Amino acid sequence: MGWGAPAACAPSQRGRAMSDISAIDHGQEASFGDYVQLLKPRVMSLVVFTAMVGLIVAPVAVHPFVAFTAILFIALGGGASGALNMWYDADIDRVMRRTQGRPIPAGRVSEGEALGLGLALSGLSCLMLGLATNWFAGAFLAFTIFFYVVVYTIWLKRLTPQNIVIGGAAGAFPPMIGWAAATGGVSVESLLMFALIFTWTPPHFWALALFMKDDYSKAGVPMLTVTHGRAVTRRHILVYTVLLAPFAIALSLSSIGGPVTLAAALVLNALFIRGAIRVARRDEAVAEADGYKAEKALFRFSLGYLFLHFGALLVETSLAPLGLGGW
Ligand code: HEM
Ligand SMILES: CC(C)=CCC/C(C)=C/CC/C(C)=C/COP(=O)(O)OP(=O)(O)O
Repeated sequence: MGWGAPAACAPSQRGRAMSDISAIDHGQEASFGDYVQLLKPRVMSLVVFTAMVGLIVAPVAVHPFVAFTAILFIALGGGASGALNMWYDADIDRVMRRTQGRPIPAGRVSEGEALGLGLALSGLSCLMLGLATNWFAGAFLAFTIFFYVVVYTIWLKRLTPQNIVIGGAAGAFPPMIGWAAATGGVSVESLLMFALIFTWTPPHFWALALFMKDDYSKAGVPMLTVTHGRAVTRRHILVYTVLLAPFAIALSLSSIGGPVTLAAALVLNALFIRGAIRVARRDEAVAEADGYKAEKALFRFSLGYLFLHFGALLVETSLAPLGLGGW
């Protein structure tokens, strides 16, 4: 496994001055929707869902208003990190087809505006989460934003094909933040939720990268598909999907799991591994000819996998008052 991008794939450099590429140059009006888009609402919806589950399944009752406030500010913090990511990545977003329509590359929002919004919402969300729950949770949110923006986006994304493995930790922290908001600390259960998302992220992202390779190579981003090719990426997907299963099962056997979660873990992981084996075995020419059907299906399945897994934890907790659910 290599570390660092080969010379043929030099990482993108952010060489331009911020003012060169502002919305003013394009003279386009930004709508409210553009500012919402800066917060990456679709991706963040699942992030926020996992944080909400982390908060609800924690063994400490939280007043519904406090719980609502906590989720709101975790969502805002996640959105803020998305705006800061779009601010820094504007140069590569301009090159990739998938991201060209985003508010900054499309010229409707300036980089300065995205930076200002991201910083303001980051500060506000961490402060308010700290005030509404506890300072450990507030600081954890701040650390997660820092990890996504500085460690992943600014540092690793353009440096190494392991970018999303290490940087993916940022996306795995939210259930721990939810748990911390309720309990003020960390536990085996919250670490298992982290481990589940951490090992889920590589298959989630690399499945997408398999059918987006041209975008990343055009932008000079050293994603595994670009630096090591698709065959290697296919094998890496399978390795992480297999590694994911024990964490999913351990979580279902933990104090927040139960029969529903165990059944979900067995079915979902069997299906995920089956999909990953199919993708690992695929010949590139065959995949290209059929429009990367199996790879697209695996990416979609990854989203359902995480939603259903965390949904099962929620069901387990909801059944507890009825004397059902849990061990
Ligand atoms: C470093 C880690 C991750 C990377 C690199 C990554 C990458 C991506 C990319 C590139 C897309 C396509 C997005 C688009 O076109 O707007 C995507 C979609 C998505 N990701 Fe991730 N992801 C990561 C972690 C996560 C995590 C932790 C979650 C949730 C817990 C998540 C949830 C989603 C969702 C829900 C979508 C679909 C969005 C849609 O419907 O447009 N991702 N991911
Ligand atoms: C609460 C909190 C702060 C949560 C942060 C959660 C988090 C780190 C989510 C990461 C998900 C994500 C959009 C990755 C995209 O990678 P990319 O930025 O390389 O994708 P792109 O090419 O679509 O911009």
